[in-house]
Amino acid sequence: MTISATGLRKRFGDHVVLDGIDLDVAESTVFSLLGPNGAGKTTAVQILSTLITPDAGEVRIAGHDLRTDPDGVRSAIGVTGQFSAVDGLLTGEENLRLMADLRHLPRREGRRVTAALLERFDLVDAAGKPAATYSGGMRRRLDLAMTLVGDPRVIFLDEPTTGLDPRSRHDLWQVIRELVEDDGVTIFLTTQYLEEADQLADRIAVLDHGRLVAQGTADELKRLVPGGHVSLRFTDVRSLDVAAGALRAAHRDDDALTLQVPGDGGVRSLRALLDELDRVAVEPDGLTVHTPDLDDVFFALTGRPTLEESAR
Ligand SMILES: Nc1ncnc2c1ncn2[C@@H]1O[C@H](COP(=O)(O)OP(=O)(O)OP(=O)(O)O)[C@@H](O)[C@H]1O
Repeated sequence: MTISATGLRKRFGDHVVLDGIDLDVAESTVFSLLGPNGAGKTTAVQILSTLITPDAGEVRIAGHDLRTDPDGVRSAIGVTGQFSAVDGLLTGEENLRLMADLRHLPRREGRRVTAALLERFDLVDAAGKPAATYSGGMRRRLDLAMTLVGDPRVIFLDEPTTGLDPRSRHDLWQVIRELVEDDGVTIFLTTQYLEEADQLADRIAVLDHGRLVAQGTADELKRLVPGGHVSLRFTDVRSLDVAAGALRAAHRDDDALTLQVPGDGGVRSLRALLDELDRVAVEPDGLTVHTPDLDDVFFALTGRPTLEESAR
């Protein structure tokens, strides 16, 4: 395991923020810690990246023990937080050069790395402009590029796409995927966006009130909840009546002329459903399958919708 943490605890005064959590992250994978505002995600990242010390718990990162060898941990990791390290008065190129100097890269090597990163992150045209003039997406890309100057094996991304428009978010997702696929980097990502975890993560852990309430792949988590159903639409009330009589467990909506039938949406159950409708000689006008998504998972696990959901 590239990251392994056991029994991680942290409290601020009376407020228990992490209440004994265990995490394992395999090399060259994306791990996502998912949770609403204030769940303790940033605190976990700050502990794993040596910025604050835990009250209890064992952590090893890239072979280094956090307590006895924090310098070893620091040399293996990169962090881009919610508060960017980008200096708005400097140009993109100057920001990268400054980072190369801080990492004690020889001057020539610093220039080479800077040029390569500007190219890779599509910032060549903007390289000579002050970072304050960059869009949100460009700033995040520059921030991530600055993290890469030190060639880290493990990167912590704390809510990397919060506040970005959908296009910039998708661009950043692509960059993150390439880091894992091409460079073999291990990514520890925190997010409030279920879709982001679903898109990027090999494994997801759901954090709620300082405890992990579930861990697994996106598919494993989705299997934890029922919530799947097939929605059948009809052209007239008579067909709806007949179908509702045949499919007893269905929930009907007379205004929309629809029936919702619980089910996993698999081919076998769909066929059985259509056979049943055939038997009573009604044909639906349309059919949609709803498989549970991570929003359903969060709700099933915590009894509350996510912020994303409740803000809608
Ligand atoms: N230094 C601190 N002193 C006191 N309380 C703190 C401190 N740092 C964090 N907290 C509290 O710990 C809780 C968890 O904060 P944390 O920033 O880890 O959550 P988060 O999941 O990252 O949320 P967000 O999505 O808002 O960043 C919050 O209630 C916060 O107010």
